[in-house]
Amino acid sequence: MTELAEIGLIGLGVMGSNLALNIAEKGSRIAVFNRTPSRTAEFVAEAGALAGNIVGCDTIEAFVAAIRPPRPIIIMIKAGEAVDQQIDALKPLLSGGDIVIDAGNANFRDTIARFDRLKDTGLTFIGMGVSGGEEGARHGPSIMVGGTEQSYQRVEKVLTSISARYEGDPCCAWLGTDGAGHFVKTIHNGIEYADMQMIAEIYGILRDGLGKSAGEIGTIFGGWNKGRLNSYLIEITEKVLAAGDASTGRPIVDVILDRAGQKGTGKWSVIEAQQMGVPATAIEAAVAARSLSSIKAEREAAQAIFGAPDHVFPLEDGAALLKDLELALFAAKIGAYAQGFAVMAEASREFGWSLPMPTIARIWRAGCIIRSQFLDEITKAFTETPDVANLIVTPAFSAMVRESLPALRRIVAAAVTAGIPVPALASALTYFDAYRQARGTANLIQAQRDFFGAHGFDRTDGLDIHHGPWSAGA
Ligand SMILES: NC(=O)C1=CN([C@@H]2O[C@H](COP(=O)(O)OP(=O)(O)OC[C@H]3O[C@@H](n4cnc5c(N)ncnc54)[C@H](OP(=O)(O)O)[C@@H]3O)[C@@H](O)[C@H]2O)C=CC1
Ligand SMILES: O=C(CO)[C@H](O)[C@H](O)COP(=O)(O)O
Repeated sequence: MTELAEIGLIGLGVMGSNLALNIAEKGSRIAVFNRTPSRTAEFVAEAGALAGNIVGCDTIEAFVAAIRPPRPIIIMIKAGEAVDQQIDALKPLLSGGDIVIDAGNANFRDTIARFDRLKDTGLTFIGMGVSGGEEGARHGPSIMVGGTEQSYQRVEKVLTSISARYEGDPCCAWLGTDGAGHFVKTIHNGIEYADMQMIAEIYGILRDGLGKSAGEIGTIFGGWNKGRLNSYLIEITEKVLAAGDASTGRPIVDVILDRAGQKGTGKWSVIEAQQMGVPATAIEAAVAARSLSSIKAEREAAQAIFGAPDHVFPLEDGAALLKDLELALFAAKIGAYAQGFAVMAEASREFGWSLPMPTIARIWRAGCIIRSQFLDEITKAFTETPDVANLIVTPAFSAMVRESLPALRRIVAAAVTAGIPVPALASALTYFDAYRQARGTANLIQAQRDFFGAHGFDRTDGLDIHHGPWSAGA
């Protein structure tokens, strides 16, 4: 009789197949199942020496039977309805104590609903965010777990064994009940969108404002990767910009259509931020920029009507400008991360999760797509001041903002003058400006609201008078 597996995994796509290899490599015997059975056979055939630790199953029944109860089962398939269908197919085959782990990019509201649906079945459910793409899944992703703390304890050993490590510390943690893990993964991706958009905007300035080639821009990013911007996204940007296209001999970025895809997590971040009234302007700008990128035919038609701007960049090219661009990107990045963490802080209150901010920053330091040295600094800032209202007012980050904000202002101003769109950089700048403006302009909004709708306002002198001296329709 074949030895039973300790864990099972459903979905042998990009993420699932690599996670399965990672688990097998760490010494756990794993049963795998995929909707299309030919993929299972192909996967096992390509697993090399690890195949001895993998049990490929062609039916869901054989898959469940191949795992030792209580069975931990990771579902790593397309998010949405497919996950519910998969859970429904599994349910009659499972027994009390089995653990179903949805590791895809689920909307946390779906995760909460799945917890509700499974709560009286005797099954344990975990909603788990995984980040790191193909390479992370294979060699060590960042893992964000939501569910009961007891359920996490049951799978902690295997999850920490496959996760990335930052200076020996596993990038895997229990973050709270029900949808907490998937919510944190969603905001991770929202920040990822902002990070990528800001990098793309700086690329736009270098390409369109300063006329640099992809190769030259790649070298600049390579240099920045040795400094304060050191991160996975900057590292891959250098590599992407250096890569050539075999069929044309041109840089590959120059032959890729400027239409960005999106699968939902960025949009969900923004929806949830808006729902809770938390400003996440850089993330919003990044999501909107992807949507704008996708209406390429409309953009082409508009350019035919209005023409292209001259793109004459008003700042002189040279070392000083490159330093300013680096610093500007750094300042804007602080804004995006501050917004993402502020959204999580509010969600933590709203959903009763007690999200541990230092832990979240800690498990993002390695393995995930936004991994960077910078996240170690965020970890330290939140450890020193865990209840701070916003990352940018912590002592360490307020010093960084003071240093870098003037560069961001110069770069945004120059880009606007040259007609180069920088929505995420500009929104980060105006976020700083608005956030530190003790007296803003909402007094006028309040007056207008009271004028047309008798909505009332509070006065600066505290007097108990809440309406203005206007009569209806005056
Ligand atoms: N790619 C990435 O960088 C990351 C992806 N994720 C998330 O991980 C999950 C998997 O993504 P990824 O591996 O990239 O996706 P792939 O497209 O590579 O693979 C999709 C998998 O889902 C299965 N599947 C699709 N529809 C169904 C269905 N109705 N019922 C059962 N199985 C189904 C596919 O099976 P079949 O072979 O039969 O089509 C395949 O195994 C998604 O939620 C994604 O958002 C999370 C982090 C990073
Ligand atoms: O979760 C991920 C990275 O962290 C996935 O790669 C996700 O697909 C990225 O989002 P999008 O496809 O919307 O760009």
